[in-house]
Amino acid sequence: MTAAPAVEAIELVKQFGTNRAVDDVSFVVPAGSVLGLLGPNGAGKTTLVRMLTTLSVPTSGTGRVAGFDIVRQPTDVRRNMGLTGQAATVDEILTGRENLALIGALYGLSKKYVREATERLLSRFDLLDAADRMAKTYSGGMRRRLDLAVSLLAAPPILFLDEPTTGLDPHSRSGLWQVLRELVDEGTTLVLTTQYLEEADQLADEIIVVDKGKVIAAGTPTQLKDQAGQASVVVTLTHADDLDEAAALMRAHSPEVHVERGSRRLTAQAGGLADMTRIAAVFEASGIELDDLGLARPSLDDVFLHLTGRRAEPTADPDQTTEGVTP
Ligand SMILES: Nc1ncnc2c1ncn2[C@@H]1O[C@H](COP(=O)(O)OP(=O)(O)OP(=O)(O)O)[C@@H](O)[C@H]1O
Repeated sequence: MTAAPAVEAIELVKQFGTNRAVDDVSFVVPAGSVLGLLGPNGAGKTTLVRMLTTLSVPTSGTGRVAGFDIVRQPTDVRRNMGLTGQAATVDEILTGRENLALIGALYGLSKKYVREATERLLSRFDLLDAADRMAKTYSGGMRRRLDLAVSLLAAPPILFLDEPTTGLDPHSRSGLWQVLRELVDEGTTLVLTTQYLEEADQLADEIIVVDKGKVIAAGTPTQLKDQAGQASVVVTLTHADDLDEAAALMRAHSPEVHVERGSRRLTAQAGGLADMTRIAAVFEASGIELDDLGLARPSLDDVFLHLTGRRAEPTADPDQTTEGVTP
């Protein structure tokens, strides 16, 4: 991507007493792209976002947002960005519509613009029906959506999202992902912190893995997964009787073939899609019936384990990493 940077972190450090919460972090986010900051609790993600959004002054280093220096030009930075934090900042005793009107007034936006934008945002976030109810009657997902609508009122070109879907049910989470994808399609730059590997995988063009204040890896989701180990071809047979013949066929293409008799599954190391296609052709010619054939890449959870020696989250679903094709 060649677009000018929307966000830059330049050797950012934040020290709390003896705790170096952010330790020399640098990165560049091209305009119109999505950066995922991935890391466990306490890794320093929120502190990084607080510095970049001018809520906290760096101990050393600096950054730029929309070309403005976060230390020397905080007002210009704020004009060009929106922030949705971990705790929803909506006013509980105001209705959804009133929350938007209040923020519009605080930003000094014209009444006409706020009226139009309010209807558009309430509709986009599926809040029109609840627009005239007090926010305290909203569910967690609705509050997050209202919070996001409020952050978007001034149409900032750059949006920081600190764990935007933490605590949401899977349905609300995927709804929010959809909205975020639409924003990116319209040109918004997103910097998103998350503990959810799938979220980073789904949304981010580039991921930075942070642990104990330091960047321990960076790359596209695919590059990170490639670092964690090789892909494998996974074949599930229709008939258990064919297992031995199928294993012999696969061994001609891959030295190490793992056989799971109970699930009629064979796994072989593979360099990538070309190996999978070759093995698919061999089975096609053999007449052995298959239930499934696919390429399994290491998951981001495997990446995390590989890098840090521990799992990022306890509930990662390994099935989500199989890119299957059913012959
Ligand atoms: N205001 C503060 N004063 C002292 N220490 C702080 C402060 N804010 C954060 N820390 C410490 O800095 C470290 C990084 O915290 P931070 O909240 O940035 O992590 P995080 O990756 O965002 O985690 P989480 O997902 O829990 O928000 C932690 O050790 C935390 O205790």
